[in-house]
Amino acid sequence: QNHAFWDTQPVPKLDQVIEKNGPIETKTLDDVRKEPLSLPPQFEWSTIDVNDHAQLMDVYTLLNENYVEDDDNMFRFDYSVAFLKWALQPPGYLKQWHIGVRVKDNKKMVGFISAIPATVVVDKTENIKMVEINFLCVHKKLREKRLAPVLIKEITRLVNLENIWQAAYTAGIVLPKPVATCRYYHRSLNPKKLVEVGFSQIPANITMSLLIKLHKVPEATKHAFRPLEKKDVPSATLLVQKYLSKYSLAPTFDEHEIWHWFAPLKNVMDCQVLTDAQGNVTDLFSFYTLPSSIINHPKHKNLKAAFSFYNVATSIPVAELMQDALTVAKNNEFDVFNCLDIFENNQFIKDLKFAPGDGNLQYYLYNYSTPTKKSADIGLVLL
Ligand SMILES: COc1cccc(CC(=N)NC(=O)c2cccnc2OC2CCNCC2)c1
Repeated sequence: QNHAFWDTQPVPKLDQVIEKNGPIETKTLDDVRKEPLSLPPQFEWSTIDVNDHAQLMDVYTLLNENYVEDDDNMFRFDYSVAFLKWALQPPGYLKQWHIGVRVKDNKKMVGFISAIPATVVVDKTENIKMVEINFLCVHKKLREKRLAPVLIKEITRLVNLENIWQAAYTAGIVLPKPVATCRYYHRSLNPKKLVEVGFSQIPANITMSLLIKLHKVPEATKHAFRPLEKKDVPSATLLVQKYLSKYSLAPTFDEHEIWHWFAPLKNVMDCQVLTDAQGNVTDLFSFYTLPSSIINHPKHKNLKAAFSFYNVATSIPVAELMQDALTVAKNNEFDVFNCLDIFENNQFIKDLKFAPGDGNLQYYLYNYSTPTKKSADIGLVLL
């Protein structure tokens, strides 16, 4: 198809075969525009201060009403206010990378895009200081007005001004050019509700009571998991770093980043660990809370979904690690547990009764060529 915007960007063409790794274009700070991109006259740029509750609420509401829906438009992501603050303020964040677009007359927020700093390793060799782009959203009433390309160009300009030239992002659609195409899977924890809201169907010739029985999870974890604590950070950092270094696309986390991303935070982040006799973390599971609004359902308003984050098993099998994660999620009233076929997740997806979702999540790098990866080579999770 014609990718009018993407064909002007430093990304590989869809039909390009890539042999080696490297930036697609190299520019210096002198090449970067000093003034903001132009918007249509009725709109204005508005840097969002996420410490200002009113501005954070504007972002929450824009996304709650206009962000990503499933393929059948039955569900829409409903990132919470606490989640957005957590996701947008990791160590080293810059507030000028939280970009809003408002209507000049009434200040209504109609667009948003964000970048956060990250160090990502490609093919276990290149450590790249880059950004993760997320929460690109244009109000439903302003689609097809070419606003998204302006938001992307403006965030690129503000990232380049900090001498950063690469980015990572995901999308449910195919753009030039996926680094990896990942499948998503769901493990039903509350099958009755998932059937009632149309997320799942009852398979032919089985009853609801049998479906519930089939999806029962143990009431208690098999292993002595406990929430991550600050004292665990040094050993957890070593464990996660060692694990991620095996993957062809993966972040590095220093201790500050480990504490930000993995510290338990109610309704945002769950992370539990096993430790050895010396108190070192040997196993860790983590998942984030991302509910979805159920669009126009008479009885249920929200789907409480857990999304697998980073998981490391060294003293127990990964299937036992994730079985205990499912138990913790079920005990915290989650309706469903989602994961991608990245990491070694294919080792537990079938055994733990995950079902395939109806779409793909495409991973992308901006201004960086690298040969296409298998999803099992991916060790990066975006929120
Ligand atoms: C059930 O409610 C939904 C509401 C909106 C979209 C989807 C389908 C979907 N697009 N799912 C994912 O993108 C997905 C499925 C499994 C794991 N992570 C995922 O996306 C994450 C990572 C990328 N940013 C969104 C959250 C489902």
